Order: sequence, then structure tokens, then C-alpha cells
Amino acid sequence: MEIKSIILRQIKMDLLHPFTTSVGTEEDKDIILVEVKSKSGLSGFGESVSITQPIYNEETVKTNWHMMSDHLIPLLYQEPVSHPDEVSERYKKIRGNYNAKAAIEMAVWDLYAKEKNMPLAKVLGGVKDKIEVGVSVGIQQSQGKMLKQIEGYLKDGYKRIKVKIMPGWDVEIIKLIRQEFPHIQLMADANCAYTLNDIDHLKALDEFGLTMIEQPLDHNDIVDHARLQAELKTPICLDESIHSAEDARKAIELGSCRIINLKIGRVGGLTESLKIHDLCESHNIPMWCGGMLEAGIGRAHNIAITSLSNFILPGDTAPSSHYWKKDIITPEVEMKDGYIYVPDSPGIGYEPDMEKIENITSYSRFYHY
Ligand SMILES: O=C(O)CCC(=O)c1ccccc1C(=O)O
Ligand SMILES: [Mg+2]
Repeated sequence: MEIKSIILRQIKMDLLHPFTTSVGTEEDKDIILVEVKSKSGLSGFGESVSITQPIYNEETVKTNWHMMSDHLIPLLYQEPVSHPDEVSERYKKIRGNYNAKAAIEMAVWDLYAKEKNMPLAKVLGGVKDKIEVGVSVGIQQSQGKMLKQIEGYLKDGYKRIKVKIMPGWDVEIIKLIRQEFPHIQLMADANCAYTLNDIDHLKALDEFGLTMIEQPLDHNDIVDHARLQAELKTPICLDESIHSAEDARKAIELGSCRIINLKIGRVGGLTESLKIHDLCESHNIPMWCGGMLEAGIGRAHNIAITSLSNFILPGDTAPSSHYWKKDIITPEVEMKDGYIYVPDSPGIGYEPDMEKIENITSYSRFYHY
């Protein structure tokens, strides 16, 4: 691979519907897109999953721009790259900042696959030609609205419903949903809203047959989660706490979870994602791909990684129209009968709509090799 230049673009997109979790509400998104251009004339694309506020993890859109601009791009330019695995290896000496690292690394992977003239999914070792789609439902203003939303999503064909919970919006709403929809695949995501003092309260969720409860405790914790998992029948799934294959290994050894949610951005990219995938597969820990309200480029990468064999449970990668009036890729991501078909054209398999991207770009910067 001969990298010629990199372009960072910050775009702004309005979500069709506000999305509320235990930590806050998202109404629109500032998104950094990375384009890595090669001398061969091809471009690879990546997307940072960071949001404006440091409330999911410590990163923000601004810290990502700074890290990419002042540290990660210069480090990438220090010497040539022949395989995308070298990018994360080179980034190891920089602490944290996983979303920023991943955005660049994903673009290099896309470029690599395009140069090989192969779909990214195949280059990563993907085996599925379609992936199961679930939907993440934010906290609603009323119980009635929640039930209506879920009814609509089930009609649309989603294969799994995930609802956000927090103290005051948990046992009662889950009980209602279960009464209304006794047989659906249902799970809850707490985004760190509880502590070990809530063990008895969380145990009350055991009777509703949830597929899992996601990240009930603190964002960096794997110790208290092990204590909680020992008391709960419902499998715990870790999201925020897993930043690397090493984190996953420790969580599995401690018994902190029985399922792992993978987000490419949260773990620094696709190379680390593959390591976590293989580790979980060898320990019989099922995985699924989480979401961060991505635009089309991040979404396309999620589809590629979800095509691997150990992504056993439906993920949060919903179609473009669930989030956006118009996405930044063509075609948009579509769902048929609860599945998204994995594209078979080279790289991420969706074409960035450069005209649309231009129109919503707040600023951009060009970095010559
Ligand atoms: O992209 C989606 O549809 C799911 C979004 C989601 O659940 C989420 C969005 C922002 C921050 C954290 C999370 C999460 O999975 O915990
Ligand atoms: Mg989550």
C-alpha cells in the first residue's frame, strides 16, 4: 500500500429521532470521516464513533480531531504500511484514544481490501452473506410510547429488541414489555447506571427471560461485574468495559460476563476486533456488534465485522433509514425480513456520496504524506 494523502472531514447530521440513554440524549451528530488515498488512485474510508460529550467514554469529536491530526496521522506517515495490522501495532505506544485510532485504522483496512479487489468482509474472514438485525430503543417519555415503538419495530422485522434502562425505568417497563410480547428476544442496556448496592433490584429482572443485561455497572469495571454475574441468572454482556483482547481475556477469566458486545471504535479498530472475536469464539462467549448511531461508513464497517462466525446474536446495526433522512452512502443500508445482506463489492461495499458529504462538511483538512 502506498498512502498518498489523508483527508479529515467533520460533518454534521441530524438524527431523525432523539436517542436517550441513562447518560444523556443525542439529537444530532458531529462525525469525523477519514479518507486515506493511495498512489494507486483508490480511497479507503473510516468513521469515528465519538460523540460531542465525553459521556460514553472519555473521547469527544474534538479530542479525536486533535489525536488524529497531531499524533496518529504523523505516526502513520513515519514509515510505509504494507498491512493494516501494522497500524494498531504502531499505535500501541499511544494510550487510550481508541475511537480516534479505529477511525484511521478502518480506513486503511478499507483501502487494503479495495487494493486486493475483495470485499472487506471476506478479507476479515467473514463467512455470512447476511446478518441478523436488532434495534436499540432509547428511554421513552411514557410506557405507552415504549410499547407502541416496540410494536412498530417488530412489524418492521427486527429480530431482537434492546431497551435502555436506568433506575426508575427498569423492572416495571421490562415487566410490561414482557406481558405484551411474551416470546420476543428482549434485552436491556443500562450504560453503567447501577452499583453493587442494586444487586437485589437487578435480580428482579431475572424472571423476564432477558437474553442479557448489558453493562449494568461502572464503565471500566470487570471486578464488580463478576460478583454480580455470580448472583444473576441473566447473562451479563459487557460493552463499555472492554477496550482490548486483554480486557476480554480478563473479563472471561473472572466470569464478569457471558456475552461480549463488540464496537470497532471502542477497541481501536478491526485488527483488535479480530483478536477479540477469535478469543471469544475459543471460549464459547457469543458476540454481537454494538452501535454508536453511525453514519453509513461506520455502519458498513459494522456489517463487515458482523459477517464473522462468532457474531451469533443479532446486533444494533439497523438500516440507514432508522437514523437518517438521507445517509452518506449509496446504496443506503437496507433491511429485508430482519436481515442486512453483506455487500460483495470491494472494500466496505458502499460508495460514499461525496456530494452529500461536501454539503454537510463543517471543516476539513488535507494531510500530504
Ligand atoms: O447504534 C445504535 O442503534 C445503538 C446505539 C446505542 O445503543 C448506543 C449509542 C450511543 C452510546 C452507547 C450506546 C450503547 O450501545 O451503549
Ligand atoms: Mg451498550
